[in-house]
Amino acid sequence: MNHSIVTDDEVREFFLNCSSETVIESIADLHESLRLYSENHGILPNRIFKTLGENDEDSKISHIFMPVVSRDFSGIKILISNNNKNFQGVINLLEPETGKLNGCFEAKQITAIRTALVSCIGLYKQLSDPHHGWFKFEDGICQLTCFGTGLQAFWHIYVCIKILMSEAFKRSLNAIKVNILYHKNKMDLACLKSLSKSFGNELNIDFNQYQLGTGEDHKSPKANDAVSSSDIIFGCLPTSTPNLFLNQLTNSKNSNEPKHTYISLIGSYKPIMHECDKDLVDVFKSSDENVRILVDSREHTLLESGELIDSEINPDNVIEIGELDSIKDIVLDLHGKSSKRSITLCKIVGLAVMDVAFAKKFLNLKAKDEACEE
Ligand SMILES: NC(=O)C1=CN([C@@H]2O[C@H](COP(=O)(O)OP(=O)(O)OC[C@H]3O[C@@H](n4cnc5c(N)ncnc54)[C@H](OP(=O)(O)O)[C@@H]3O)[C@@H](O)[C@H]2O)C=CC1
Repeated sequence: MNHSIVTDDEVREFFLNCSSETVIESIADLHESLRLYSENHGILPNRIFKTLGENDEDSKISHIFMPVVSRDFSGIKILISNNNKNFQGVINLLEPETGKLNGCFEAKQITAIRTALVSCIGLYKQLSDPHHGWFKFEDGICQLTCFGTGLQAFWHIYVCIKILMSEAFKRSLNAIKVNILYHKNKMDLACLKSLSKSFGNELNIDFNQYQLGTGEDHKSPKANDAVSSSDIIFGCLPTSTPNLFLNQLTNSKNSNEPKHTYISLIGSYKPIMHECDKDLVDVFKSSDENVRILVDSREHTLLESGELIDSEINPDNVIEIGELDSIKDIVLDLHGKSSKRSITLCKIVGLAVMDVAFAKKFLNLKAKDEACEE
């Protein structure tokens, strides 16, 4: 048997059974890899795109090669997509000085889990900031809203619950209310419900699913209320028209108390795609205090994210996760907009450095786990 090949099932199984501490350790590790990237963008050489051929069918099939070269980790992610759907591929992790293969990973689960972890770097920093209680959980209830029901949505909800249930935070909460906003199909909640059962009576985790509106403004009353009352919002939809609107956050109907909302959008990845409206991005651009949008890569988000492109966001309006130092740089006060809310907006388009670094981390965690079992 070849132990260098790591399947999606192995990765999924490991993270479904890991502790909150492992999740937090992985978040710290990914933050470190993004610091290395921000210090030296050169560790990500240019990607190569090539279609399978010239004829109609083959021209829809793209091969994408994404290399990473650094002293800390080297490798390549290779994805093949058909008509921009069904992205599938592998991540090869190599010893940087010798080229020895450390591991060859199926890419689907690694990609989904690393995105959820990176999405939560800013969130974790805000939750654990000792000087400012950024979040004001009304009645001890954390309202978490996720747009989407796919693999990304699942791991975002899972990782966030794991963070909130860690020793550091669970005492400040009475309950977590998870609102899942679905397009056509509801999420299968079996796995998330069994996770919540594993916490016993420690904390009540309540799941609700509301369908997204289909009208012109994409709002349904229940989905709208869920968004307005959210402390944390994840966007995991591949949509061209937005589903999240600034006025859902400035309207004070659902929140009489001051509130902070952390938003991370990861679903859209092309200039024509949008998860939030232009107003939500524009408030950052017009901020007097130079509050910035948190991104994984300045270069890539400004080329790929429809929301940032439409608002003509410039490099000074964003800060890379790898550059993040003071939380204040990413907290925008909406008080002037007849609202008692502050918001943080994070936009992630995904970088191969996350995949390769996380693949390396997975092998370390797995080896530690196996050593403990012996
Ligand atoms: N930023 C990053 O690093 C990464 C981003 N992604 C992106 O995240 C997004 C979600 O990925 P993943 O969860 O794996 O995908 P899935 O295919 O598993 O899920 C897609 C989700 O989007 C919904 N959806 C699809 N089309 C529409 C539409 N037109 N309007 C509203 N909702 C829609 C689906 O709902 P339904 O089934 O009801 O139609 C489903 O909930 C994708 O865009 C993907 O490219 C993925 C990996 C990394």
